[in-house]
Amino acid sequence: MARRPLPRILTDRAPLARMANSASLARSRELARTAADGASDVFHPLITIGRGLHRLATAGRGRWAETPKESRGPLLCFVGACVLVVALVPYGPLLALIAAMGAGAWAGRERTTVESGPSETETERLRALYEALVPYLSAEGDPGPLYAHGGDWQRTFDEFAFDGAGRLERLRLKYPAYFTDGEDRARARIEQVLYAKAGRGREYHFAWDELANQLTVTVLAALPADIAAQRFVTSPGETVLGFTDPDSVQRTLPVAAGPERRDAPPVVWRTGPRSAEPHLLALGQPATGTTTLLRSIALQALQHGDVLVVDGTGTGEFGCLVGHPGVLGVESGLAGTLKRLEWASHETERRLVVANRARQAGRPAPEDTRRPLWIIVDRLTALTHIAAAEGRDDPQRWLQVPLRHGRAAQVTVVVADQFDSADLLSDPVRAHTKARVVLGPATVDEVRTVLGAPPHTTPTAQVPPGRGYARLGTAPVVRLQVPATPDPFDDATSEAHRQAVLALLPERAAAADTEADTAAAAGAADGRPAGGDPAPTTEPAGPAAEPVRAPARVSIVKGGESRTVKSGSVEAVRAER
Ligand SMILES: Nc1ncnc2c1ncn2[C@@H]1O[C@H](COP(=O)(O)OP(=O)(O)OP(=O)(O)O)[C@@H](O)[C@H]1O
Repeated sequence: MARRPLPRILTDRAPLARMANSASLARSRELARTAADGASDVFHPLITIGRGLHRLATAGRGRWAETPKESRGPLLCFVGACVLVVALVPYGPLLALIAAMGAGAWAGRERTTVESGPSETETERLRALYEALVPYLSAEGDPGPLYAHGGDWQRTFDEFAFDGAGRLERLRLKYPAYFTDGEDRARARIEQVLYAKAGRGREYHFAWDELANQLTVTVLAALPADIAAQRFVTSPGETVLGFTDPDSVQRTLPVAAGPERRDAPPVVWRTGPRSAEPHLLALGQPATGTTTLLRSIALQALQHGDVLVVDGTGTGEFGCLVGHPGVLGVESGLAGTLKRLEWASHETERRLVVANRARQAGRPAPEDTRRPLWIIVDRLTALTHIAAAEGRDDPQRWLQVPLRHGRAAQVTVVVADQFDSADLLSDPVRAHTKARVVLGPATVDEVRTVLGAPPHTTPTAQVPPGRGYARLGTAPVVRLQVPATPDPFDDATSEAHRQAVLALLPERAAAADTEADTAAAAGAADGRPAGGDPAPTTEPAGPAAEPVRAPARVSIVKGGESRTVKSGSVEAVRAER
């Protein structure tokens, strides 16, 4: 039998849709919603009281069920007596009703459930961390081990915090008193485990409290890299190497960071006769910012002193200094470097002799022996290699006197090199450079070797240029970000940075400027260095110390020699403390 079709009103959706969309239906819905809202506002207290009374009743039923049978009779008697008293006292029933309403309202109030304690995933992470530490923080024969497989992590982790993504941000843990927390290697093992389990790629700070047997691990934010070269507010004899964490130093400096001004914690290196670490060695991988650090130091040094630069790479990265007052030379050829460093060595001796004579005569040391002299050498080992190949003097030989006696003579030596060439650094360089900097990616062992102590943070594999660690003498190792001080003649330098660096250079005298330009042009034309004749900057000190004179006009000599450097090891500069 053929099916009969349904009535059209049931198959066609259009009439229903029309009804649904009709204005009157919408109005009545709106009306109903408003009425419901109004009713819920009006009845809300009653609903709360009702909910509360219901909860109280449920709780009372539960109590009654828990009450032993033999106690129920006395309890009923007691309740009956209470009801009788309430009924007999004036206004008793009314007061009882008010009390019941109040109790209902209190019990029925909406409570926001507060999440406390770690979530399941976080608990799992903490447990995994605890288990990973067991082999390192337990010992056989410990009758009450803090760390044991399947043990209670809550006994040892007494403070922890996670970020929004569920990653550990802070953890304080207890460790047994027998753990050798005074040994760097034992600490490093624990730090490595925590680093791996808490999430690689972030930098952690480890604070060991040996008295309380506690270790606090905190995730560190990256140091800001927005501070560029500028005139820092420091005293003569102070040089800002860079900026660090606020709790690593006790001082801040006002700085401009882009358009903003703020106070930043600096790493200040003190030089001069009272300095315990009068010379500096900076090491790093290629392109990690050691040249930039030297440029930053040179610009600060020029404020109060004279600067002699040796650029062993010969890439002209100190070209912006050429011809400016206070710049005694920017040298990159072997012959020129030997001459300039020999002069610096004799100048150090002369200053000592003159100052000594003045002291013996009861006079203050002459002004020219008190003006700071900076010898800034970048990759001198490249020239050492060439010198060895040519059978000539190692230029580092001439650093010996400034390094040994420079402190008393206001002569400061700053050396930068690469890890690969560290074994070519001479013994005096290694022995007398007590201020140390490591830039770029470096393992904990490399940092420990160069600085003489490991960092209290986990070095990360990816770091921006100019980021690293510094240690002044025996002070703690601190994180460091060198202010951006790029070569203003480099096309890749931004206009803001170029202007910032150029603004720090001492004003050139107009005549000297023209002269230097002419000399440079002449040098470029006939292919010879535009150094010119050296002119005296200091008084000779008699037969004991005949100074080699420093040039008034300076030049960059780009050596054409091949500069293959024997690969070496960072062990060569092990810090002896
Ligand atoms: N503190 C810094 N802030 C911003 N950029 C930096 C910083 N230090 C270095 N750079 C940039 O990193 C690059 C390499 O810097 P630099 O030449 O100083 O490194 P280097 O270690 O001397 O390398 P190399 O010896 O191989 O030339 C440059 O482009 C420089 O501008």
